[in-house]
Amino acid sequence: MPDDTIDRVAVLGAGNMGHGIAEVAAMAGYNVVLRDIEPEYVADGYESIRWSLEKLAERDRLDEPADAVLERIETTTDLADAVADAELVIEAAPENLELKRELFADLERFADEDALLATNTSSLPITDVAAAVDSPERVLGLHFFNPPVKMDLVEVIYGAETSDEVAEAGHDWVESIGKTPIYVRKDVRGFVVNTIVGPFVGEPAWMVSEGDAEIRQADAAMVHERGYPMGPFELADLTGIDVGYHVRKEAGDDVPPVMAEKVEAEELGKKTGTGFYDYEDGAGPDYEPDQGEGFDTLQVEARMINRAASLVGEDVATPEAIDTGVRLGLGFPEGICRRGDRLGLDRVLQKLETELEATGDDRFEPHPYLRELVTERKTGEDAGAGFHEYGDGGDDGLDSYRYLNAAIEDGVLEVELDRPERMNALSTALLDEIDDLFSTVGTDELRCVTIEGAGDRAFSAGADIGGFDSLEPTDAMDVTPAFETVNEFPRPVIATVDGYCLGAGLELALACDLRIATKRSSFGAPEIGLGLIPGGGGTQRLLRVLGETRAKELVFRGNHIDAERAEAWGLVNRAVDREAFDDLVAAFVDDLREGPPLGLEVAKKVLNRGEDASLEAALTMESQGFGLLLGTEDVREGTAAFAADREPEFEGR
Ligand SMILES: C/C=C/C(=O)SCCNC(=O)CCNC(=O)[C@H](O)C(C)(C)COP(=O)(O)OP(=O)(O)OC[C@H]1O[C@@H](n2cnc3c(N)ncnc32)[C@H](O)[C@@H]1OP(=O)(O)O
Repeated sequence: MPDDTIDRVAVLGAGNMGHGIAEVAAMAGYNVVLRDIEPEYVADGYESIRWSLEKLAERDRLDEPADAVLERIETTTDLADAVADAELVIEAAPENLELKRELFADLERFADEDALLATNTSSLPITDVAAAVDSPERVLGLHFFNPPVKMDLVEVIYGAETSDEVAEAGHDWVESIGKTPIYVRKDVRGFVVNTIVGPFVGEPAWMVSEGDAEIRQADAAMVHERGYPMGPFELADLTGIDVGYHVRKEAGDDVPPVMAEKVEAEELGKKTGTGFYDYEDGAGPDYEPDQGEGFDTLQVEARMINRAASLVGEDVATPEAIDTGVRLGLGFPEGICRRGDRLGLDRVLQKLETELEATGDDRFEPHPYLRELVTERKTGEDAGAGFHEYGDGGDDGLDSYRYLNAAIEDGVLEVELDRPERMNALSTALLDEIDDLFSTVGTDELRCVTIEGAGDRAFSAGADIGGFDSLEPTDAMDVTPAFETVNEFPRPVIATVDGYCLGAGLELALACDLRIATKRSSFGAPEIGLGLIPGGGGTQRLLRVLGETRAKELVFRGNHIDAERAEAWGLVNRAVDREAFDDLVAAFVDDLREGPPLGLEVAKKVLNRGEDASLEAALTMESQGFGLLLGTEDVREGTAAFAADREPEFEGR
């Protein structure tokens, strides 16, 4: 939904970032003008947008035809034309301070005096760019990640003079295009995400340079033991070893010799065919899961956690913003502040102090905020507080989950699976949290539950395939309790599905009582493609919901079906357009919220259990339930309301 103060967005620079930003803005409904200095640059950018939109349309990820989005994008080489009517200007020119400053000085002459002026720089100080204009308070950083169409994160960065009003307007606009903004409240080098990724690559590089580790050992340990999506050397090869080298040089930091040697030899990573791995004759990163043994992962994580402490301690970002940033921007398996809290901040501090004493290198100097947390005994999850609060803090402990957002609003427990960077894939940790939430949440004030997926792509794309490596067959043979806990929860549970609902995600939706979907959603049990079968109740619930013929089609073929077929088959209660989705969910929720809690509880139990009982036993269960309810105040209220021709007010007694 367009932000109502912004209609037209000018994007300056039609390269990878510029055309990507133009594309996501147009997809969100904004009128966009894409400007570059040469007609062929603009034409290339526009063609790249067309190509990308067509790909999205093929994958059913556009709400409208690609041409309709393209119609909202104009192109020009004229700066004055580009910015004249824009309420938001986003500069995405090459990373050259002088160039950007000239551009800002020029565009200030042509742009409306109320227009927001943003730079998409990933490495230059916003303050230095803003100094080129007369009103630096309206300049902010909007740092998109590459490629913008795929990456959900945008850092919203304050320059020294940026006003709160401008930063908030930028933040709202980012939300309006369906991305996740995080505030970076001070103009620090690297902002949030690059501040944390520095030691992720740098520390293993020092360890290898000093003979304390091997390249494959570091990558294997960080990926297979600690769950990072890529090893540090693999990441350096992908981004270009020279990039990290120059960032360190510009910051006045020493460069680990192993990196400097690669730059001198012009072996810069994937782009040159050789880096830490061989991409020409070899197959690229070729480390094996068991090669990580003995690598000191704590040394690397302690340094990242120390960086996080500096960001929080110096009021650059909150722990929540940092954690969102590294999860969405780097694909970290959990926030780095959460990870610190789980490791124990006292342990982290001790590791830094030990290394500082042994090496005298100030890269291990603990930040005063880390010391402060430990002194205040806020050492993490076990202590009840660290970067984050745990336990009974606020909202009945509902805010203590890492991968779930849960809140009770007006009698409704609203649950969001929160791993959008992994399509809300159900990791063991997320399933444990679901189980914990549904086993412990108080039901007195609760009338129903909704479960949705975070982001705009998936309810859940299944079990976390990344975790299969470390799963023991014997563990997997135990039925995961989360699905049963949801299925037996004494209040009605609705799965609200917008996007992929696959594998274990489908199994979770099947464990819910009702399923409402948008038409763009798709459903499937793709486990067979991995050589597996559904393992969270899928075979049996599909059999019961769809019957043998359709269940076998889904499980044997592993294909996706669209929401309309899912509705026709009875897999979902309703499939509607996205515009009608929220209202339909609200109508279901209203009915359940106003309904008699005890009646609904008994109905759920009888329907769930009756299915597997003999008809005789099921009918007995039903009449016992009926009899039980007859004695309740809710039934008295229901009949009295009927007689008085008014709406009943059920109390659950
Ligand atoms: C007992 C139960 C067993 C199971 O449930 S087994 C798992 C069953 N599920 C699946 O097999 C689905 C796997 N996912 C997919 O096939 C595709 O994804 C989609 C069709 C859902 C979407 O495809 P596209 O639009 O091309 O997106 P993308 O780049 O593949 O996914 C975006 C990011 O999400 C991660 N991801 C998606 N599904 C899973 C998953 N199930 N487990 C772990 N990660 C997942 C990807 O890897 C990637 O991440 P990055 O951006 O870092 O490359």
